[in-house]
Amino acid sequence: MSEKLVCVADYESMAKRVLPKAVFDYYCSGADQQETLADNTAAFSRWHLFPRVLRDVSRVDLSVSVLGQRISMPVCVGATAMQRMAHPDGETATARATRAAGTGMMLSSWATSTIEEVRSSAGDGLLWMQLYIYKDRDLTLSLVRRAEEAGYKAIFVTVDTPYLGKRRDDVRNRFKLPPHLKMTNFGSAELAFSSAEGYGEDSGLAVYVAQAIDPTLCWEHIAWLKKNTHLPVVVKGVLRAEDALEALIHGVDGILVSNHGARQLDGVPATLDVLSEVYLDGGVRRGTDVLKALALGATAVFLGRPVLWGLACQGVSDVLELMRDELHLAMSLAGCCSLAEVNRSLIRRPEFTSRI
Ligand SMILES: Cc1cc2nc3c(=O)[nH]c(=O)nc-3n(C[C@H](O)[C@H](O)[C@H](O)COP(=O)(O)O)c2cc1C
Ligand SMILES: CCCCCCC(=O)C(=O)O
Repeated sequence: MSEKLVCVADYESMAKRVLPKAVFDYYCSGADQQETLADNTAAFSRWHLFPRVLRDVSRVDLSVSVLGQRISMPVCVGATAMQRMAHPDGETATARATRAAGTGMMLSSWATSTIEEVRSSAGDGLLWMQLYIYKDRDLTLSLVRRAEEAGYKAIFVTVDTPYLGKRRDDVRNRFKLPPHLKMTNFGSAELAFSSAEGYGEDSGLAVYVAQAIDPTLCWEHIAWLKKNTHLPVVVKGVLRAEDALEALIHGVDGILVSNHGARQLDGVPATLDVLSEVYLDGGVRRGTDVLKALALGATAVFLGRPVLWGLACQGVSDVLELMRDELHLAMSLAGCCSLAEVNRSLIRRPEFTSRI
């Protein structure tokens, strides 16, 4: 009998058993001492839910609008690079599962499937494009044009990666893409990180980023991007109110509060602890985590690693449905029939729980 996986942690344990060590380490790692990695998940346990009762929860509606598109639940698929290391179909399998779940998927610039392949697997499903701004601006704009032409509905520009955070396991493992894979959105073997020879004794990715990605990125580049696309632009990787304000001044269409899954600057706060509004990712593993993020003001959350664990275990759909079921149950037990009823009164820090 096959093993029954009942929570995201079970998928992670199985993924650890089935994936090659260097791949699991790359997916799992945070930066440096991994303090923020631990805090991203621990932050959710620092909040208590505070349910209402006797509210007729026989019908619970999880649907929500994200960037003008209606989706079936406030749980979306975040951008994670190089998914074919987890499963031969990689991002195309994730796209099929995301469409079946009626939610949205953000495709990494560093995918191992092309923008167009993922569109064709997603059918009419909702896709967004994650963008790194390369030193080569024409290359950067060509990704934007291809996403526009393939019907992607927004650009999420990642702003927390002028350099790659130091993931110690990747350095120890001298991480490189397996030779049969490449980052297929790029033409030259070098930019596709293909075979990844010549990256020395470091993490190959860190060397690649230092060569190709533009560390001079600043707000004027966001204005440049806005001018060069008709799609909504969301800034991914904001942690401070000043930067959220700056983003609004520069006319962005949304903010994704993110610390890159704790893979960049170690020692930053858990995303849940800095959430002001809009979207959040980082450490979301349970339906109650989603409910807490929404109660604190998020419109929707994105999953990073849980999708990779699902992919490794042939079960992205199962992970998305697990999250939906857990959120449905959490909302019902908390007395909420719709997301409109989820608000700040639903949640308290334990030190205040006794004061009703
Ligand atoms: C293996 C891996 C690869 C990632 N690749 C990208 C990427 O290509 N672009 C990006 O903006 N963020 C990337 N991220 C960050 C995620 O989009 C997201 O911010 C983070 O994973 C959310 O945290 P969680 O994994 O705890 O859910 C990656 C994260 C992981 C774990
Ligand atoms: C410019 C940084 C690129 C990192 C790409 C993959 C990623 O986001 C991650 O490994 O984390």
